[in-house]
Amino acid sequence: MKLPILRVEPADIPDYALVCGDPFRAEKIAGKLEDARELAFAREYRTFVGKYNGARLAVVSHGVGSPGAAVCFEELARAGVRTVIRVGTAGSLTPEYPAGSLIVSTAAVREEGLTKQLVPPGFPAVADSAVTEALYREAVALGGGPVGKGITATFDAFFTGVVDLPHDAYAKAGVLAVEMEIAALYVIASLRGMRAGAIVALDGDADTVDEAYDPHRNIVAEAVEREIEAALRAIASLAAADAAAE
Ligand SMILES: O=P(O)(O)O[C@H]1O[C@H](CO)[C@@H](O)[C@H]1O
Ligand SMILES: O=c1cc[nH]c(=O)[nH]1
Repeated sequence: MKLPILRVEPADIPDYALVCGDPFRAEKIAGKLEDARELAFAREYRTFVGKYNGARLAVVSHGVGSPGAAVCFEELARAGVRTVIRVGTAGSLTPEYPAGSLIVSTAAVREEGLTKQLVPPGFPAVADSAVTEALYREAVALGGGPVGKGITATFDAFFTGVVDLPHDAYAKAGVLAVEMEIAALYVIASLRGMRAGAIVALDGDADTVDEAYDPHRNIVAEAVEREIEAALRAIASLAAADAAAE
């Protein structure tokens, strides 16, 4: 039976998956695969399968925000995905990593509401170390711009209301970037026995989104190209290591 929300047959989903917010980014990633096939486009969830350097993988869009993305992550776990990488965009919290930089997320601050309904407050949202190392190694090897590795924060609010978002406090604590889904991915991966990691392309200063958000600049598009390449190479190297260990 098809997964109720992604609308794909679980048997068609490989063990490895790349996920991203934007359905058009999913199509762009699928364009780099051999034998790429679109399985479904239901709501914001667009699913492709194909091969990259010998590894079979799914590419799935999860939309904007943790609750909707969580549906995607849960259904991928149910379909048997065991390694999942988010390829996203994020706002920078530090001048050390300006727009165009890549950040590999080692852990995520749970500033969203979704995971509060899944696990107690002290439960950590952490990446898998093998996935993180593979992503960082491949991103550094590609070159073309700064690559950082560290903690990111996941928020629900993108544009601000009348309450200040606590970006300054997290920046002082060393958090590198903010986005909207990684904490959900890491918590659900821990609960469902998946290895998860994430790489994000920085699209500007997180504090300027209300006036100056423009994720369509060339410098961002180039960083997104680099992170896609790094994530595909990371999946291929993890799959090769898994096959060698069998
Ligand atoms: O580029 P994606 O993967 O969508 O990620 C970021 O961009 C969206 C906000 O514009 C949020 O989903 C945020 O997490
Ligand atoms: O959540 C996000 C995503 C991209 N850029 C931001 O500033 N915030």
